[in-house]
Amino acid sequence: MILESLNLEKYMDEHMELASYLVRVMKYRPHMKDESNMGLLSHADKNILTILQSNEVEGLEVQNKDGEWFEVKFSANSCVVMVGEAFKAWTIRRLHAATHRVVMKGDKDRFSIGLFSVPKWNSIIKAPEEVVDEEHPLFFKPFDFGEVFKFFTREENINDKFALEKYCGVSTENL
Ligand SMILES: O=C(O)CCC(=O)C(=O)O
Ligand SMILES: [Fe+2]
Repeated sequence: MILESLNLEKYMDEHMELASYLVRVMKYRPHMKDESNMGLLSHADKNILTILQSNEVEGLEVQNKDGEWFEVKFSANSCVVMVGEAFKAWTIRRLHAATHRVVMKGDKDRFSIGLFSVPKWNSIIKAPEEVVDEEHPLFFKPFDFGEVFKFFTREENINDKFALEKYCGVSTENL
């Protein structure tokens, strides 16, 4: 659906070939007195796409471009879809990898399940020529996802919002 909306459906097979999948179930317990209520620190996913669902306990928050946080309302018959940094790079930032976090507020456990599509370890992420135009000039040099992942997990980069830009950004303008 996303590729269709970008007129890039011809890359579907390439995309399927590139992606591997990971399912993760997460449990967040209520925070104790004198303990931070941060269930998951703010981050943007590094993968292609993440599809999330949770039990009735809210907690996921997404940050907008002005830095404000919004609570995400899950409903039983819908999922939340997050764009990851690899997809952001592949679309030259036509898609935004939103910063998000989990904040625990009540006294109930929160459970969530995520399906993560992740580029295979040594796959090369390179924006297709169709996404390059005047408004979206080449912003990231092609990169090896495995190498970038190692770079992301270095201590000095782990909390750096612009780690990908630092690793393979053509320019640091308009971050
Ligand atoms: O539990 C959630 O709702 C979010 C999980 C998440 O952001 C992640 O695993 O990257
Ligand atoms: Fe996430």
